[in-house]
Amino acid sequence: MEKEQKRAKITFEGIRRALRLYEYAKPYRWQFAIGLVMLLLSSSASLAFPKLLGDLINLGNKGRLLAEIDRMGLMLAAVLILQSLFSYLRVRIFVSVTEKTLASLRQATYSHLVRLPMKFFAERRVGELNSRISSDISQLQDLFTTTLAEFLRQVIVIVGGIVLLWITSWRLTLFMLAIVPAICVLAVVFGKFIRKYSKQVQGQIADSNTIVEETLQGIFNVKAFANERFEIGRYKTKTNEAAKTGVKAGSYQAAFVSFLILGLFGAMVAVIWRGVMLMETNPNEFPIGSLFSFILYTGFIGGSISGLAEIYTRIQRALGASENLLEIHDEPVEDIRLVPSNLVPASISGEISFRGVSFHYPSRKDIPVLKNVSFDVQPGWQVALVGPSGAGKSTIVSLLLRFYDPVSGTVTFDGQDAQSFPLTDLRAQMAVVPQDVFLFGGTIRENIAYGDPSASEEAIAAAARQANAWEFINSFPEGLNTIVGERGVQLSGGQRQRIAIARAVLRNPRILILDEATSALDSESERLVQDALDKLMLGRTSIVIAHRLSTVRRADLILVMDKGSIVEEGTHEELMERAEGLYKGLSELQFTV
Ligand SMILES: Nc1ncnc2c1ncn2[C@@H]1O[C@H](COP(=O)(O)OP(=O)(O)OP(=O)(O)O)[C@@H](O)[C@H]1O
Repeated sequence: MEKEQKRAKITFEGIRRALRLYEYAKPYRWQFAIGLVMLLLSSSASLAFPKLLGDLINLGNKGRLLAEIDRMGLMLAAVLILQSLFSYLRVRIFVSVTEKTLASLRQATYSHLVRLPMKFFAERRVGELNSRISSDISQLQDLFTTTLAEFLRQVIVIVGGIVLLWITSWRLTLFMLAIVPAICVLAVVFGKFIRKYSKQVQGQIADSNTIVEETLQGIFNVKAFANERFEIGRYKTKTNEAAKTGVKAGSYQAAFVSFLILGLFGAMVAVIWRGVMLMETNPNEFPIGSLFSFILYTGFIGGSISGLAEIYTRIQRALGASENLLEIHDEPVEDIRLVPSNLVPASISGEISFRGVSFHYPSRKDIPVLKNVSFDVQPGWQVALVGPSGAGKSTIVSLLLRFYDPVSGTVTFDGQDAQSFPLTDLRAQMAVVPQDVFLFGGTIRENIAYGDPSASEEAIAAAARQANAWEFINSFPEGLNTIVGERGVQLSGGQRQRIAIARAVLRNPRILILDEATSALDSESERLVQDALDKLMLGRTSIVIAHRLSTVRRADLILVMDKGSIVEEGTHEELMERAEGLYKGLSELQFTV
């Protein structure tokens, strides 16, 4: 659904802040200045045109046209050629400045965006952020390539036109100024009123489109609940509403067209009438050709006054867009160094401690998620996190990855506070195999290489072998070059997991974080995945959010969590000895299922 563009009031403060984005245009400021000069020249040339046409008529009137036609023709041709040349240069220069400026603005915005902390992404919707990069920047593109140029051109035409008219006949100019701008302003106000209606129609159409989108996406549910009739009715109501508003908007539109014909052409007729009267009283000072160019200038000026309103709205939109962008640029980024991960030195052994860690998410400050959590992990241990849904297992992982920092207490690696490590170095020592493996739209090779983009072909193949993924990859005709995702093969859950494992193998982390898939794999793929995981966990510290007993049984430490606290800890055998223990209860439940 097309979202309405944000508009900002045009204030001095708003413009001053938006000028911060000018930073990106700075390298091209001279080029921009030349473009402005071209604009000035082409607009001035366009003003010469009505004057020359008027002169032509005056000459004809005096019977001297034939004698002068060559000179006049040459001048008209020269004006036209100059105007087209200046316009060509202006457009070329402005487009080149804009494209280069916007490319650096896009790059700066994206590079800022991906370095923002998780907290930022938890609070924003992906669609909204997407539009920051695409539509807000396009708004600015509009501003730089056309809006600014149009604005300046209109101002030049209005001011220059009035000056030229004043020189021709100040009396007729005063008469014209008394009526034409008023009609233009009325037309603009009327036009705005109509736009409001057409926006309402657009909104209603968008609503009806949402119904189509939702029902098509959820067609399974629509059919399963036999709700076709209900959906058809819903859609019918919405589209009928849109049609009703559309008809209303149409009748205003019709009135607007008549108003334009009556108002604008009426004003022209009035100026002609007044001009002819002046001409009668003073034919030498105000010949017919001058009246002709007067009318042309009046048309130019009227058009420019109406055009200014549209430009005002576009500037408002551009200011709104730049505010949105600046909001992102003002968010503090994480301490991320943009170095290749293979250049980050291995510096931790894999020893982890949580000391009295309490935490709540920034968006829900009143709900404690972890309460005074403490535990110690020796290098190379397998630690299983178990407990009911919402107990805080994933939150422990988020704190390990330093997506968030504890509200109180400390997380330490090798006895050092996690916050004392550079974030990039710390994360470079970890790898995550998540529950829902996210594969990028590229090839299998690219997806595995995400663990270490500098990895060699052999290293990628070796990682795929170790992850028990080599066999199924080779069964595809394209092998590692197979495109995954929408345009390529759809991989099964177990295959996706093994690609994620290969990615982690390539990364060769000190600390491995596994979120076991909850959805059951068939026993063969579960065996392959488990075997790959076992190999991967060897010799590293691993933290497993465990759903399967096989992993839990062999763990060196099981942390049983409930409502944000660790309620039990120990090995499988130790925990099974507690008659009333939560762990014992949970595992008995699993055995009987
Ligand atoms: N980004 C977030 N913002 C606010 N609250 C959150 C956020 N993520 C999780 N929570 C809340 O924190 C609590 C702990 O969630 P967490 O995801 O750590 O549980 P979990 O034990 O991993 O559960 P599950 O096994 O269902 O994945 C839950 O009450 C959840 O609603």
